[in-house]
Amino acid sequence: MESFEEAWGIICSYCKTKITDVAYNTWISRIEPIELDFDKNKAVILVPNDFHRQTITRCYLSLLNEAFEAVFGQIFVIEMKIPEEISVKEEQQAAANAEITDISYEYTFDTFIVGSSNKFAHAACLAVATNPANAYNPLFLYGNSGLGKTHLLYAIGNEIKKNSPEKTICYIKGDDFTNELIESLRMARMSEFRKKYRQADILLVDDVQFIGGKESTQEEFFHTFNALYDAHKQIVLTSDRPPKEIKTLDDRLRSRFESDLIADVQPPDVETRIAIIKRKAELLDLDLSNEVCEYIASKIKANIRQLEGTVKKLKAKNLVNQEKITVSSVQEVISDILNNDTPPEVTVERIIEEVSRTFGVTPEAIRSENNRSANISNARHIAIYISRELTTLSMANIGEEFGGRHYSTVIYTVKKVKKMMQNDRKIKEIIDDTIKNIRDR
Ligand SMILES: Nc1ncnc2c1ncn2[C@@H]1O[C@H](COP(=O)(O)OP(=O)(O)OP(=O)(O)O)[C@@H](O)[C@H]1O
Repeated sequence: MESFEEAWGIICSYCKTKITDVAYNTWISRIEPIELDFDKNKAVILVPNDFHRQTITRCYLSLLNEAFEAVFGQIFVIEMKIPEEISVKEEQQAAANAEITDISYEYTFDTFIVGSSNKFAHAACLAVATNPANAYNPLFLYGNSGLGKTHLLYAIGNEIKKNSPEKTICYIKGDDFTNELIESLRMARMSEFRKKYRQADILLVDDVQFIGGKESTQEEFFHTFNALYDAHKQIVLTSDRPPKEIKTLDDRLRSRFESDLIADVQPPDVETRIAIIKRKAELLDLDLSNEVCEYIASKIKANIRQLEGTVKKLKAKNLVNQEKITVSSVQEVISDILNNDTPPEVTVERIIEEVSRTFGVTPEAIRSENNRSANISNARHIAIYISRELTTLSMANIGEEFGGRHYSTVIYTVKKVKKMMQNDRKIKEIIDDTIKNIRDR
């Protein structure tokens, strides 16, 4: 087992086999792993609040103890923390999450299986890791969810860290960059923010599509990018689509992202899928027959995260019942994985959150009854339109969400936005991009 996060997936799967789905979803699935100390036999986990902690202590602690013992073969003292108890130091550390940490150490080139679908991206990443700022700069990786972009990004970071420990490596997700920027502006801490990113030797940005549409974020990112690039520092970016398809991206950023190598990762072919399943099983010390591996590979084709999830679930099942894994026992696990992967329903809250980011206005203003300044009304109209597109709410329900507006106003607004989209290509692109961001998270 390589990390607490990875093991946590198995602990959860183990618990899931022992309690009802409702109990699991309410109490166990909301726990996050924080720290595992083998020397002190101590595990620290994060629970959402004190009531949750009391319930776990009363009803589920013995189950967690049992799961830890099954997974690690030893007993741990489980300490539960709630968000308020995470020390300022830990919080600051999390906020300064730019510096790559051990959490991701399993994402290396050694653990990455290369096949025809990813060999170009893999070779480009290896070249960058071996020769930072001299091979491809920037390197832009794109591909669908769960195909290994983050793995490759971390692999670059880990490889450079191994060869040149003195180098400062910054890893950040596109939306965290935005959040941190907003917080720094609010707290008047912009010079610290700038210093943190501009002192990096290697900047790794995951899901960079999320900075699109946000003016001040793009402005800041543009300067960070230039400062690092001019200082001959390596920049690697990942996204779910190529730069030309991130419609809300400023042209000047797009042209920078496109200025050197763009590499894509595609879904793996069947040989690569089988190799990945075997490797993941080996890492978990799980014996899988060729027949089982081939069966899994024939059912899960488009997402490596799902392949990995299947192997982890099989491991958990195997820990519980100790039986040989057969094709028929795999069927149930696979249908669980595929069913669980249907995306959660989009909420109006989520829509407003994304629209407010794109248009730089607050969610409260979008929901408000009275605020009619042009920018805010525009954002509100678009949020109403997207709510009609992405949710099953009636026009009247949507009206209620937006300051108690009458359903006829909602009908009128939806029509108006549709017309705007027909007449203005840029607006259409911004709205399509915002919808994509909402769906993808
Ligand atoms: N070629 C590979 N070899 C081994 N493991 C892989 C490979 N590709 C992906 N994985 C594993 O699949 C999981 C999902 O990969 P990763 O998180 O890198 O996907 P992603 O493309 O960044 O997805 P998202 O866009 O949703 O963040 C990870 O646990 C990763 O280790």
